[in-house]
Amino acid sequence: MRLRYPYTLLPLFSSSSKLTTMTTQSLFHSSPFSSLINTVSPQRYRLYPHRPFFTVFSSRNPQTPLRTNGYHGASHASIPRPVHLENPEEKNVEMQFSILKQRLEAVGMDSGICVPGQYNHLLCPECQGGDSGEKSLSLYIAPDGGSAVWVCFRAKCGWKGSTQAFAGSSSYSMSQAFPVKKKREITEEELQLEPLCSELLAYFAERLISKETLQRNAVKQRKYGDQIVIAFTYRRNGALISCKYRDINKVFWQEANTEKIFYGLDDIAGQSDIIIVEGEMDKLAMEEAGFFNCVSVPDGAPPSVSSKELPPPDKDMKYQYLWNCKNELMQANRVILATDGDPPGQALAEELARRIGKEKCWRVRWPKKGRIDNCKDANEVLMYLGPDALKEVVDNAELYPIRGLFNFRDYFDEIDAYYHRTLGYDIGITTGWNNLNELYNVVPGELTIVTGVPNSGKSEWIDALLCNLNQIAGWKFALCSMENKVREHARKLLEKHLKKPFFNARYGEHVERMSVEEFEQGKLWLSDTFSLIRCEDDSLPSINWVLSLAKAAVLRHGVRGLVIDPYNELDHQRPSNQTETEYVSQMLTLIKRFAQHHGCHVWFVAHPRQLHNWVGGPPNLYDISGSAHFINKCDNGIVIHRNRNPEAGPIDQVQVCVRKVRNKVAGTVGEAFLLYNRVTGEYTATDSRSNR
Ligand SMILES: Nc1ncnc2c1ncn2[C@@H]1O[C@H](COP(=O)(O)OP(=O)(O)OP(=O)(O)O)[C@@H](O)[C@H]1O
Repeated sequence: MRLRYPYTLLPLFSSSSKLTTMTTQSLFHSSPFSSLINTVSPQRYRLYPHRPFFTVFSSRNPQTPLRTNGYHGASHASIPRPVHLENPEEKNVEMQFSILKQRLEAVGMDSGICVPGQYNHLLCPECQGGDSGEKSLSLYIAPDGGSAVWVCFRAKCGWKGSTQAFAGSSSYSMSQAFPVKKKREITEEELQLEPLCSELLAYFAERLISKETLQRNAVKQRKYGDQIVIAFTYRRNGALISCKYRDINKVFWQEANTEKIFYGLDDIAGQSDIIIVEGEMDKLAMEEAGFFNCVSVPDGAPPSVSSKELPPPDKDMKYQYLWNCKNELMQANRVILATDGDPPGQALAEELARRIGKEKCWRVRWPKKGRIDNCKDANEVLMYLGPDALKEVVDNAELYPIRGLFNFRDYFDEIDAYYHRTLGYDIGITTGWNNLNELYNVVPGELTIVTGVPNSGKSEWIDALLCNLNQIAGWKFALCSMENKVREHARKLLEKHLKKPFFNARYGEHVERMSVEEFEQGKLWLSDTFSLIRCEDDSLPSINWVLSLAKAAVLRHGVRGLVIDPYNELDHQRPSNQTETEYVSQMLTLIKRFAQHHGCHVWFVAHPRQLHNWVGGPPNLYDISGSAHFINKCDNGIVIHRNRNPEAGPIDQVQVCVRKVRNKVAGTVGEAFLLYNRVTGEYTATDSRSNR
């Protein structure tokens, strides 16, 4: 996409017409040190620009012109003197630097690389720069080395202090120069704010910020020596509360010891919609798009969302600017978070939303500015796409997501795929038996409970079903079949797969057994299709253990089905204060969560309790030993039953009673009859099926 509003950065910010090359260190962290700056004559200030602290005394710089602060009376016998300096004034200055250095070292500051007469950024010895390790401590050393002041600009730290070289042994006083709690009152005159010069107006114009917007927001400038910086004035009810400066390197500095409030606070009073942005430029950009009801946070974004609980408002130092305009925020119906699109910007949105209440928060989506990159913030949208596009961004703000609260829109991709049937087996896989397909289909991620009286053929039927699903859809399975010996289970599965008996034995009824070649090929199929979950010692597996291994099988081998056979062979250590009903409910919740999360169908075999007066009919799902939750919680409930009375019908006939189907797309309640082949363990459909 072409830049609709091409712009270039001019080398501005210099009161002289010459291009100013400022380092971030050299910049104007102003007011905490204003008293110190005032003590330094402009001439002195010019004498020592950009010179590293103390290295000015190296023997390689013997002619460096130095000045004292005029103080000569302190004893400094223990301080080593450089041999090359003859001028007594210079010796005194050297002494001051040396003593000051020691005093700074005593409070943990290594000032060796610092430049006198400038603001130096160091790691704060108190907070070590917080999580991000930023160099948040600003240290100003007077050009003559007579004194130093410092302040840590991390809101959570705020460590401040000052020291003098020759003010006695305990001349520095921590946190006295700038009490943390008491906020300064400031005036424009005191800060020497001036109207914006034409170069700065041009700078803003290139960013599509008009003169009117700048005037409305009382954006000013301030001079620091030959540097000019932008001064964003922070006001409440029109009164100046604080001032934030920005230099050519985009380094920001807030007037020290002033209250932190939203930039543009007066603009949101009584507004029902409030927009919050991450920087002053974005606030000004929003105005260009017609949104005056916008404020900017005063001090940028955190590196990440805090994992801690929200502190009480009076301890929530970093977000005092939110708490001190609680009324304005509470009155608003909607708070639109338009923070930067980068991770810190999103972390800021989350921190703001946590405090404001997510239910009334909205968020914007920054549009693309090119083929790949998105705009980062409001000012970029204004510059690249124009005010209408920025207005559209705000107008199309969407509800801020609340964990656990969704809209169908959030699932449209999935719903579309379901409708167009591109998910794969989304309405279930057929079982392989025509008459049963009408009643039961296997849906990924569902739970089927299978029950039946002992020896009814539950395990056999499930094995046959797995063989069919493998043949139809290539599914693989994890088997946790505690009652089966591995070799027996292999035999049963191979017989079904190869449709031949494993042995030449009585049950084979003269059907030729599988050949060695078939057997070898069958073994490959077995190992390719099934994962076995087994306790190798005599202990019983717990459900958590089974599910953790099943998860590994899903991820490692792509299994789509899990068989747990049977329930009573699991280790059921339930707490003494838990009923079996509660226990079963919890266990089934775990199984269902696993099934849904991994799109893995689970067949769970459970026996009915001992049936008194049983007359040979199929049991009921409510007869399952343990809990009615088996039927309540499952997606599908199947009872396997077989006739054992030759007079009542064929004894190889199996009745598959589908007693519960939650998802009507996948089937319905009814019964289907299959014929069991004793030789191969295969099942074939009969014509019989009845719906209930
Ligand atoms: N319809 C049937 N006709 C004859 N024999 C069958 C039939 N169905 C299963 N069998 C046989 O019954 C035996 C038990 O089968 P299976 O292990 O599948 O039953 P089950 O219901 O899982 O038993 P349990 O409740 O003891 O776990 C097997 O030897 C199997 O061959």
